[in-house]
Amino acid sequence: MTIRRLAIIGVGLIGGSLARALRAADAVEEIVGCGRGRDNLQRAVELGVIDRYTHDVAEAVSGADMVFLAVPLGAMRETFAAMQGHLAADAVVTDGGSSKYSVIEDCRAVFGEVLPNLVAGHPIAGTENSGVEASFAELYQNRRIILTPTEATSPDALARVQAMWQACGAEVTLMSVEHHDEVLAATSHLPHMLAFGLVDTLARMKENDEIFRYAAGGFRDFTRIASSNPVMWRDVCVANRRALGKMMNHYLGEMQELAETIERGDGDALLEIFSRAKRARDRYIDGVLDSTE
Ligand SMILES: NC(=O)c1ccc[n+]([C@@H]2O[C@H](COP(=O)([O-])OP(=O)(O)OC[C@H]3O[C@@H](n4cnc5c(N)ncnc54)[C@H](O)[C@@H]3O)[C@@H](O)[C@H]2O)c1
Ligand SMILES: O=C(O)C(=O)CC1(C(=O)O)C=CC(O)C=C1
Repeated sequence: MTIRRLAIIGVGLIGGSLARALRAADAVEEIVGCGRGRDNLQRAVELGVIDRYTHDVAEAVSGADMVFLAVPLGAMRETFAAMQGHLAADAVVTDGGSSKYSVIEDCRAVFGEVLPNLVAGHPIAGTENSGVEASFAELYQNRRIILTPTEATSPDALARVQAMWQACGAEVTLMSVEHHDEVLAATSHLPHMLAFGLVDTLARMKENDEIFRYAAGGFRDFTRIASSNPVMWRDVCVANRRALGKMMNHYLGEMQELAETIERGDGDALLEIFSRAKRARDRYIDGVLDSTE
């Protein structure tokens, strides 16, 4: 699989890492970057991540056979609008947005239909860091990529996007848009809300200086993701508000029960909950280790 010209709109952690991975696999001939800030794009050229850049989406996509949208979810619609009328006949458009229903709807709102050559996708890989400096070629190695084709998606477009991710060393899984948004609300979006919420709560407490002074490894591990990009996460929450709101309410109910169990001092019930959780996490970690061997 070789991509002739890849246009990356948004050359940050996700877009930059795709560029680096495809280059390392020798699976792309030319990469054109597109974004708003000059410094980040200039740095992307210096690092060899992209060959050239433009601030104009229409110019970036013209002549490209693969277009990757790696902007925050709130910028997807304007990006679709800017590329309208400028896509090559053989161009496939795909994205890395963390929620999928909004991307499909943004496409429909701009083009009046879900394009057959649109393959919405989501790499289940990332870090709390942003920008091209944070990108690295191995990000997608042995990681899962979820693609959410619709009834309109062309099999050829799907096969090309699948081959692109496989060239990066990733494992591709297909899922419906709705299922994706529900599952990711539970496994990714909810944990980010817990981390942001916890740090914000503690930071706003009067004694916060002292609290942070005595925070140790548990706090650090649990809150790493609260250093993630606020714009990206604002957009994820707005885009996936239905599934995330439902998940958060479910979790709040469980937390309320846990608080009551603690207040009752019911040690047997606590032991049961914690043992069940430990078994589940240990099984999950064993599975992760197996799949990366
Ligand atoms: N960070 C993660 O862990 C992660 C993981 C999987 C998917 N994603 C998704 O990938 C996408 C990109 O996230 P990221 O972590 O690479 O962010 P990032 O901030 O590292 O990169 C985004 C880039 O898009 C540019 N940009 C913003 N608005 C733009 C616009 N209107 N037009 C053109 N460029 C614009 C920014 O300048 C930046 O260079 C998001 O949709 C996010 O939901 C992120
Ligand atoms: O590891 C991290 O820092 C991440 O936040 C990555 C992570 C996640 O696992 O929740 C974040 C958002 C995504 O869309 C996919 C992956």
